Amino acid sequence: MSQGPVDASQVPRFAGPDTYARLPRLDQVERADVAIVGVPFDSGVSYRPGARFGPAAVRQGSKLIRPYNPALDVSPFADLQVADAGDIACNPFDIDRAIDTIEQAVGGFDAKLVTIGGDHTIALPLLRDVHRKHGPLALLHFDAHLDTWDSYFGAEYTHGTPFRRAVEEGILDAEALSHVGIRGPLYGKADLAEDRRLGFGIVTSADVMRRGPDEVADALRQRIGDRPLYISVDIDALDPAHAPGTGTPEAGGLTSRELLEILRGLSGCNLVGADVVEVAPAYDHAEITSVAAAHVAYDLISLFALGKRT
Ligand SMILES: N=C(N)NCCCC(=O)O
Ligand SMILES: [Zn+2]
Ligand SMILES: [Zn+2]
Repeated sequence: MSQGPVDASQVPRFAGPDTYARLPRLDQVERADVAIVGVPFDSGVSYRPGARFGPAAVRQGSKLIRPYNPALDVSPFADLQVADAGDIACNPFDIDRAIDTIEQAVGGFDAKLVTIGGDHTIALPLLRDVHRKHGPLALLHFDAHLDTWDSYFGAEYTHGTPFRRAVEEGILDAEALSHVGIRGPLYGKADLAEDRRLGFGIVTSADVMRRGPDEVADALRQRIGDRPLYISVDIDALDPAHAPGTGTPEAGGLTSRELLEILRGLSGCNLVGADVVEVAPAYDHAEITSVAAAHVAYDLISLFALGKRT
């Protein structure tokens, strides 16, 4: 019998091949320290859809990446075996099932993961998995948005609610939770009070401008200490000038230089997992957003190379 094409009712059409930074596929190496995994899921969005095409765009945007990172004096792909694990095929019509699928799929890796989204809904199953392996987590969350809202249209699992659910599930260490890049209109003042009650500290986009990335990174490191750290980067933390290709853009954001410099200031932290989400290439121009996201992922991989080896 001949082997035909992949069944589109089992594996979504937008889950595809091609690798991050032209690295080997996971099945081409014996073992990996760090795996890049795509999650082409965007059924949790409140505004523009399209982040399901994020993983493919970020891989495309990563093709120019070179092996030596001078900003951190590290060659991450030489110091660590990094490989591309492909995409997790999850159900675009059923958010609960997609969340289960993601949690199960990432549970099967013994490498540390840099996950490429996908909308921010996916952070919840990713955090659940890392929590199972490392216990309560420090969270560093780069975003224009709090993503600690309670529900949208009665739905609990959306891209605006993952960190509220994570706190409720006891996944996060309430002493070490930070948002960076926050700005823009809210539903009400209570959004901030509730976010504070959950334990989050906020570094606004304007704070980064006023204090500068080095001072911000120092303050974040103090808050994080040596706790196991998860970094979640919503690309809309960047200004729409630096990341137009995203679903819920807000004016007045970080520059890509500020974001990368803050990340670089975190070297030595006990990073245990990371994601880069909300790249929606249909709204992008000249790969501005996907190149920025690919570089964020590169500095995250570099932080793994410079952090504790386990
Ligand atoms: N982009 C993320 N993750 N969240 C945005 C939620 C904004 C809102 O619709 O209220
Ligand atoms: Zn956001
Ligand atoms: Zn977000």
